[in-house]
Amino acid sequence: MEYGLIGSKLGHSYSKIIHEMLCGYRYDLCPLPTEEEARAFLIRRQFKAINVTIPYKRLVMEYCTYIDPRAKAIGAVNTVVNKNGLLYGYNTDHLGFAHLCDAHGVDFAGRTVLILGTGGTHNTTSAVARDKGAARVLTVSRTPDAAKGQLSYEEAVASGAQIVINTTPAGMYPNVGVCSLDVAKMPGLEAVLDVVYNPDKTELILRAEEAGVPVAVGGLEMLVAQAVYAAESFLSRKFDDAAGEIGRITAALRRDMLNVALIGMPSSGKSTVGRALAEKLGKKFIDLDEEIVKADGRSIPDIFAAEGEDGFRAKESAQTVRFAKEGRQLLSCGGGIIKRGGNLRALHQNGVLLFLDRPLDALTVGGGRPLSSSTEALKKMEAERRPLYLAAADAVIPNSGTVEDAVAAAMEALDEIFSH
Ligand SMILES: Nc1ncnc2c1ncn2[C@@H]1O[C@H](COP(=O)(O)OP(=O)(O)O)[C@@H](O)[C@H]1O
Ligand SMILES: O=C(O)C1=C[C@@H](OP(=O)(O)O)[C@@H](O)[C@H](O)C1
Ligand SMILES: [Mg+2]
Repeated sequence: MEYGLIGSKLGHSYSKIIHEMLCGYRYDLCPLPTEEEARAFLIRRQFKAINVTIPYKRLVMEYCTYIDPRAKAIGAVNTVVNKNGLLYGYNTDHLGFAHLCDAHGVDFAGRTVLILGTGGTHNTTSAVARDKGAARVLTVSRTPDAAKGQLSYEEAVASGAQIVINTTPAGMYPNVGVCSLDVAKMPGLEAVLDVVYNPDKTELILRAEEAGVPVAVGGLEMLVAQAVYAAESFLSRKFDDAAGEIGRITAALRRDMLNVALIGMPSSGKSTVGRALAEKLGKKFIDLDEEIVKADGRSIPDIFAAEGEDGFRAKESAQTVRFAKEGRQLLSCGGGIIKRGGNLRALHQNGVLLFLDRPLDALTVGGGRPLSSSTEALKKMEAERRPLYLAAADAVIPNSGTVEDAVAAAMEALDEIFSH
């Protein structure tokens, strides 16, 4: 191995994609489940340079001849460069986190900062907060140690903090929707940062957005930034525009990993355009109406007949929650998905929404759609729903020409959405 990553479990790591997009060298994921294997790997040192992740960021320090002072102070090394058989250790996680804060204009000066969690990333983020002038850095734990001044999640709410940093795995895929901090009760918040990047927006970030916190961002940019700074150490050279590289790769990664959901009136072409768009994007096509039918065993008209619209909506929500937390999918939604706010929240956590806008007179009456019973019904429905589609969508895609035209318009809109 020349370049790569070691850690105990690496199944979901994006590092290979990021490094190979960035530099073109080959980057291998090398899972080392046991400490003995990690030690043997470090003794053999048959690599040019590596990144290190959980649980070996401290262990590798024993094998380094030189450790960068910041890495030493934090007590963790995530980047190791082999120079003529001697290992040099650095910490680019703190550079990555500092980049995330700077890129979003987070001002730490004189602020009270809450760090959720006591694990490895706690020290990294608290070092950055202190460097940037935080007045107080408080630690929040589910099992607070009062002797160390740690706070419970209840106490944290009343701490008067302006900045919250989550370093715990709470809310991380597949256990999405989890969050112990009631940010809605913290009116002075200026920024909420989460080091978790899958899903794109954790429950904490969604809640912060809903509470109107001005800066609410997940950890993807931090992950990319630490990789870019690690690559600089790997190759002993600086990028001309590191921030530009970070922005470029973060955007490309989000385009690749996130879902695209199509919303719009019944028979506006969500399933038809969705299938073609999925192919173009290289995403897995999922038709939520089909999934409802598959899971239930009855047709949509039969579900409506037996359980009414409410019964159908409950099934629709269950399938939405199920698929929306996954990634790399094109989700073709049923027309009524916007009737429940929870559906939109689920879709936004890991994807973008496009409103497919087909002229009212081109919509189909009937066609196995119980609510599209007449032209009048469609007209009334459109008047009610149009504002909801517009409010939920990241972009509006006209579908008034051919299916290919709509696909091209959607590709253009996605280029724009993922350009920054
Ligand atoms: N741009 C278009 N040109 C011609 N027919 C279209 C176009 N978009 C959709 N359709 C047709 O409209 C009908 C409804 O489309 P569908 O994809 O099932 O809509 P939805 O999933 O939104 O309910 C289908 O017969 C489809 O072929
Ligand atoms: O608009 C609606 O309320 C509905 C739209 C349908 O999906 P399409 O939009 O794919 O037709 C289907 O979910 C159900 O008949 C209800
Ligand atoms: Mg459909």
